[in-house]
Amino acid sequence: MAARMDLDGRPIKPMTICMIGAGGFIGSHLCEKLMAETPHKVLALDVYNDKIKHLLEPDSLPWAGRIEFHRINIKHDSRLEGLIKMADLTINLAAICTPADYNTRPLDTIYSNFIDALPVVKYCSENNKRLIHFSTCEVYGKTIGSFLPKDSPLRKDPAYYVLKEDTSPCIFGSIEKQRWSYACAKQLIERLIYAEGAENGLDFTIVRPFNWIGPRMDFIPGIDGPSEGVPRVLACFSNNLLRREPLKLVDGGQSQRTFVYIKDAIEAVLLMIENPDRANGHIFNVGNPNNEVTVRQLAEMMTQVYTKVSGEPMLQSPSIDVSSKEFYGEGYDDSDKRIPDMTIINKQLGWNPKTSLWDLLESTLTYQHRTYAEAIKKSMAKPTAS
Ligand SMILES: NC(=O)c1ccc[n+]([C@@H]2O[C@H](COP(=O)([O-])OP(=O)(O)OC[C@H]3O[C@@H](n4cnc5c(N)ncnc54)[C@H](O)[C@@H]3O)[C@@H](O)[C@H]2O)c1
Ligand SMILES: O=c1ccn([C@@H]2O[C@H](COP(=O)(O)OP(=O)(O)O[C@H]3OC[C@@H](O)[C@H](O)[C@H]3O)[C@@H](O)[C@H]2O)c(=O)[nH]1
Repeated sequence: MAARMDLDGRPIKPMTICMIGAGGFIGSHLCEKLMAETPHKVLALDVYNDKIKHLLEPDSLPWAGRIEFHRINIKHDSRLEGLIKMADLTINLAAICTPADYNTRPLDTIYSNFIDALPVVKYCSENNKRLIHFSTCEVYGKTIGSFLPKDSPLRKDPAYYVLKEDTSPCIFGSIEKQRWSYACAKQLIERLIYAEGAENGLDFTIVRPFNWIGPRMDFIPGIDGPSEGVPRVLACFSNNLLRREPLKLVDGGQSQRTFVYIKDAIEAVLLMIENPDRANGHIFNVGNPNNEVTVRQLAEMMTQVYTKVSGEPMLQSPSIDVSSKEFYGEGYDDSDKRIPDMTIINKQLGWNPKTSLWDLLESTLTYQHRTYAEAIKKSMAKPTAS
């Protein structure tokens, strides 16, 4: 492999990365990228490894010896500090991060996103190790514009909705809206990391992903996850399409999101990994401001794309409305709109997303169809117990 150069033309030295949560959606793509395109070594920590099995076996893989899986629950495992010490860089992805859990399992959510991340920050700080921590776009909460009267012309002014790392406030709902337990825990760990940087010199980078989507995201209920489980919207809608049932639009599907293709987003993370001088001390939005849709529009687009890739006809009524109380239970609330400002990541790392929403849905739904259609057919053909 030819020597890799950083953005300032200096050769990049091979490093050892302790990746916590490496068996998840983002972790699996990051491991894949690091194995295929870099000489870096990965200590992959997680409770599961199904999504990275193809990278771990067989021993004849070209990167064998550069990735090591450690089945560790960071809540209670004394091996954590030793693994962080062995690495040059720690990347923490571990979290409970599906909205269906925020209001129904708020304690687990807060523990996972704040308490369990504390030792990771502490070990990095005490051992002078660099940390890349995964936060979320949810720390912005709601936009300022959402509090304006419905007919206010200011709602169209980007100053009232574009989310900027260094100036936008974090606006959450009341405490009884337990949806915000996740965003609040993520905000507090961001503040703690920032303070470790300011007071103890911790070298850190904070990533705020804006709805990264693609293959291997979450699970399909009843196939590779619990039948009653509620994953994030891509997997919910994929599941509905695979089962030929209407897509459920929560509270009318009026919320807006920007979606970025996981492979574009991983390029940004690799730039952070390999350009510490440009990434340390920064918080980065990572998203695609050009891919904005309402959830209703997302449902329509996914239905069209799925019809194309599966060859199956569209349902007569492709979607139905459900209330958030019915879908998520008491205490749910929502972010109204999420447009990332890209100034900082552009200036520091020269990164821009490339893939359109249509194209990323086409490759993702092709994967979903190929991976799950047969299994769904089989499971639906099974007689149900009476
Ligand atoms: N995907 C997105 O669009 C998105 C958006 C915003 C923020 N994030 C953040 O990015 C990170 C990764 O997200 P993801 O989409 O890959 O989620 P994911 O659920 O697929 O991955 C998280 C992984 O962490 C592991 N994990 C959780 N608790 C653990 C523990 N105690 N010990 C060991 N491993 C543990 C899980 O088993 C899982 O494999 C999370 O911190 C999430 O909050 C993701
Ligand atoms: O079947 C569904 C699922 C979801 N939705 C809606 O679709 C929107 C997106 O829902 P997602 O489950 O993908 O999650 P959100 O975008 O709200 O939050 C996510 O944002 C960033 C990360 O930190 C987390 O991965 C998650 O909190 C929400 O408005 C939700 O109410 C539906 O209308 N129908």
